[in-house]
Amino acid sequence: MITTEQVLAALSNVEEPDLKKDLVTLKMVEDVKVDGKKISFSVILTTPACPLKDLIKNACVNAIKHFVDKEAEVEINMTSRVTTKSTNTFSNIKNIIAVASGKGGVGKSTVAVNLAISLAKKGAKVGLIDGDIYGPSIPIMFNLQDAKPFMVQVNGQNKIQPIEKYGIKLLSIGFFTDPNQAIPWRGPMVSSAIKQLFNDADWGDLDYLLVDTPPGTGDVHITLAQGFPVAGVVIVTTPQDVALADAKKGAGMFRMEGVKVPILGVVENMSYFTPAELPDNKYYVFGKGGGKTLAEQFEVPLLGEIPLVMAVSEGGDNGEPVALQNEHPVSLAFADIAEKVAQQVAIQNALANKELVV
Ligand SMILES: Nc1ncnc2c1ncn2[C@@H]1O[C@H](COP(=O)(O)OP(=O)(O)OP(=O)(O)O)[C@@H](O)[C@H]1O
Repeated sequence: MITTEQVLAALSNVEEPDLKKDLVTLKMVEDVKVDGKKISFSVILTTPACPLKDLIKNACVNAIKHFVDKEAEVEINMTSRVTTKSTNTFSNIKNIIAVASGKGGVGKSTVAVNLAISLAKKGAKVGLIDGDIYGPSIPIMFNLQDAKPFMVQVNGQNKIQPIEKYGIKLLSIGFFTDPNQAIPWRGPMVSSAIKQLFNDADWGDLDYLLVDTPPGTGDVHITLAQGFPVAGVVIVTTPQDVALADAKKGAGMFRMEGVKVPILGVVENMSYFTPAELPDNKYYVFGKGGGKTLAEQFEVPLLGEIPLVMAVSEGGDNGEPVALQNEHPVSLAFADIAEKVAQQVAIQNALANKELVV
């Protein structure tokens, strides 16, 4: 007769490839049930966007067949519990992810929005803060130009209720300002506006809260890095030399003493141009390979390369970002980037919690 102990012993041979320990030691196996030759259990991954999901599932089946019974009928419920750092001071927001660039106009907001949608499509609970106080573009990208968040009472306190669209909870400075009026932002004002978006909003439980930051390095970045437990930053650049030079400065700031935010990786945007009528042609209008070089210099992953295509700008302009189109190649590229970001967050959390030693 097969026992649950045998099942667990078999699964202790399956390694989580990123965390380099076996699933049983990592407490990733739950609800083991045995009924004759029928074996069922749950595997609790570190994120619903785990790119290793199928690999781990197959390894579990193989381990059971090899170590327990080759005729066993194995049913695995692949589920997830998103990890956080043990030092995280928020009880409801597990991971804050900043999206930053050195230079303006490289597609940072485009990446932040499509990344948020891709993570939500994988089943994660996602929020998005438009912290680009000098040019909030998220209201347009979600077709929410006229949205005005309500106030709600939470435990006797007034809180701002984020607007929900495409499964994402959103707040933008743009919801509270007149788009026709430029605001002369001073340092302390910036800092308190950003803090309010985090602390005075009813975010509920979130796995990932993405923050679209202004270009460059300034008050928003410092407020975030020093005031909040940021899980990591995604650096967006184009392959152009000027963008790369600025991205390098921007990324360098996150490595500085007193800031120390992990860099999750680099997204190269506008990598090449592909005309709709010639889908197999690639024109490297801004140069080639710059994102990869930047990633190598910082010893972080290149998370992906997004081409310059009209569907991206059109999607942004008409409030239906390209990531909503399931089969579009750029949507698939964003889905892949989302998995890599979630994977890097899980690795950084494991490192911080000393569950992973490198
Ligand atoms: N891969 C792409 N293909 C086509 N158009 C793109 C692509 N990425 C971004 N764009 C377009 O380029 C413009 C700038 O993008 P976006 O607003 O995302 O940049 P940003 O870096 O956030 O800018 P800002 O300096 O305002 O913060 C937008 O009109 C957007 O639609």
